Amino acid sequence: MQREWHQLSHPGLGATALQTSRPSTDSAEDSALGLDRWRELARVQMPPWEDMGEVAEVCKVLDVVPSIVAPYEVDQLRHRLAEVCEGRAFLLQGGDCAETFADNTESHLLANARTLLQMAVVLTYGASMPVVKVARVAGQYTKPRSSAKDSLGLPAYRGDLINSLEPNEAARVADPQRMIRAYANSAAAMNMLRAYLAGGLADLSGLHTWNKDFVRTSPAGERYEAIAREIDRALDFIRACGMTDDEALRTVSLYCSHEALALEYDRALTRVSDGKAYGLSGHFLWIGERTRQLDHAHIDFISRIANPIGVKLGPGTSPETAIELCEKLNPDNIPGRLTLISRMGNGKVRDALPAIVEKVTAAGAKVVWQCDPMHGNTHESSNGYKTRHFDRIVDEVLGYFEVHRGLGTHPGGIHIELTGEDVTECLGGAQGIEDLDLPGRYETACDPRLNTQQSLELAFLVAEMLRG
Ligand SMILES: O=C[C@H](O)[C@H](O)COP(=O)(O)O
Ligand SMILES: C=C(OP(=O)(O)O)C(=O)O
Repeated sequence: MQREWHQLSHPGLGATALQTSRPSTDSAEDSALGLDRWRELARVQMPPWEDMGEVAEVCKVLDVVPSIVAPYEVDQLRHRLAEVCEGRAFLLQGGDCAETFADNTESHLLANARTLLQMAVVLTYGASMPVVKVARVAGQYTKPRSSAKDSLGLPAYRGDLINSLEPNEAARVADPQRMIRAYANSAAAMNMLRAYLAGGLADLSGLHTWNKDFVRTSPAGERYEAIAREIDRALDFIRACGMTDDEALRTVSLYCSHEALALEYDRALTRVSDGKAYGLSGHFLWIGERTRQLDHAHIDFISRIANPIGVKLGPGTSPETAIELCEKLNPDNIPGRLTLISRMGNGKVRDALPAIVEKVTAAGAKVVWQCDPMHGNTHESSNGYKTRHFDRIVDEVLGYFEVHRGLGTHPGGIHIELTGEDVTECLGGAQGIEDLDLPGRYETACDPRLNTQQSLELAFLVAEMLRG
């Protein structure tokens, strides 16, 4: 039976009210909003904290610190995602698989941001469509794992917010104090990104400077340079016509996102503003494939915050489950609130996705459809590296476009793991990375990321698909 959805109108971006009231942490209000209900529910992938008293002490600190993001920004992103939901924009989300404290450096953050912005330029220019840019940054410090032990028999690394990658027993103990370090690193990352973006990091007249030397002479780099030259000419033209809106050309909004896995952290950074709960550890929070059980803690927590949220859907997701997730996570059917992120694997996307899209569409549920072509396409190389092949990644995106085009729905975005460094973690691409090249620069703390050239190549292909 088709559920009746309550349609809420949403104001355009221009009408977004700037919330200036101070977000509060009031326990009566929190309890009315059910913000701690998750604590009574079953929960998988829980950090193996040994001392819950220490966790509580750390959370008391996080309860009152300044938040990483502000409620009005969260609302603004939701309105932007409403545009994606309605087919008028595209969502580009990407960044490290796992951020680390050691790599939370100015150069790494800028390299990742530039790569994402380069991809956005290629997509915006190639498909003539606004691109909403969301980085996996300033909080992507937790990882769900398939196994509690790693290949050495040590407790699995679960992200820098929980334990350390160092391969010894002591380093792998879950340490609640790491939540404070994750908070501090996230705040520093956002502070730096905001400052650079406000200072013209994304200024369209500096497009050539975004191309790193190791990319400039690659096929993708050369294609990018050609687009940059065309944009230069277009800018000269609009300036000559006196139509320049300098602010619009100089600045972009880059939002931050992470998987809401360590609920203690995300809960502690939740604040109430104008009667609504906001998860202010990031603009966009998502629930992973392993933690999206309907009656469990993660889904309950995320259902209660007003942020735009996402949920990953693997190939075993039934259309009924997708509907139940829509009902639970977006009962008011607000466009932009919920992103369904399919991560099926290239061999399954064409079979598994259509029934889900059909059922969700028939129910009238407003969602953003996004494709994560990374997580269903992981394999072990002949020399023992966890890797992904560029061709399979492209093929999953292609399959996702085919499914949506066939059903008349909007292929609204992609979600990828990337880095602005010249790493050798994923196979293929124009560089033709092979198994034996992987050890050259295999630096990820968890899953393999596309390097800058591969990311740009993907952006060109996706722009063609979007145009198509
Ligand atoms: O990034 C996602 C997961 O954390 C990751 O794929 C799990 O990896 P594992 O199977 O090596 O635990
Ligand atoms: C763990 C992740 O994905 P998934 O839940 O799809 O495996 C991730 O995106 O980091």
